[in-house]
Amino acid sequence: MLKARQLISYVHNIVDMALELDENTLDKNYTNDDALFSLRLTKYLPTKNEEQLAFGEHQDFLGFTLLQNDNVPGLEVNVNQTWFRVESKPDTLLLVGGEYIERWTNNYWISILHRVAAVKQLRYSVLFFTGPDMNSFIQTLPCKKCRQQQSKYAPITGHEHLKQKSIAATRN
Ligand SMILES: O=C(O)CCC(=O)C(=O)O
Ligand SMILES: [Fe+2]
Repeated sequence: MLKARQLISYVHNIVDMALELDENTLDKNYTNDDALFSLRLTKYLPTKNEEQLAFGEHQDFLGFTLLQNDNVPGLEVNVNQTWFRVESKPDTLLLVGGEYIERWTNNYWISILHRVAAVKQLRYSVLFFTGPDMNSFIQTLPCKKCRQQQSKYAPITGHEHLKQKSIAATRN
């Protein structure tokens, strides 16, 4: 868990560089005890038929997720309304941006829609979900690329965002 947390800090440093932000801009949102880190091991049983999804389409809703798939394929990503299979490679970590990445970058980077398609055999994945201090405001970062357009999102705390998501989920 500690190693995964260190790795995600490293990712945040790379993000700062990629977005030409001051050092430690992103990671300082994760230093508080209210930051969210959760490690999950998922076991997928073989699905009954080809049409049945092992895990429905969704966007991750926090910051970055580190994802390790075993050798059994299944993960698919949606690009321009088409589903593409992600090759599963051993000893490889995938980085998935959650909804906060869209909010922070004002959609300069997107949170990809993904799902797990039918699986013919047992499949395992390890996921490390991360989110900032849930009391802090998620708002457009001061990066040039993110500020090219007017902010599409009003500042919102992590808690409020989660609350709105669960209200929306119960309405669906
Ligand atoms: O197990 C996988 O490969 C992906 C699962 C996933 O996207 C999730 O749990 O959010
Ligand atoms: Fe996911």
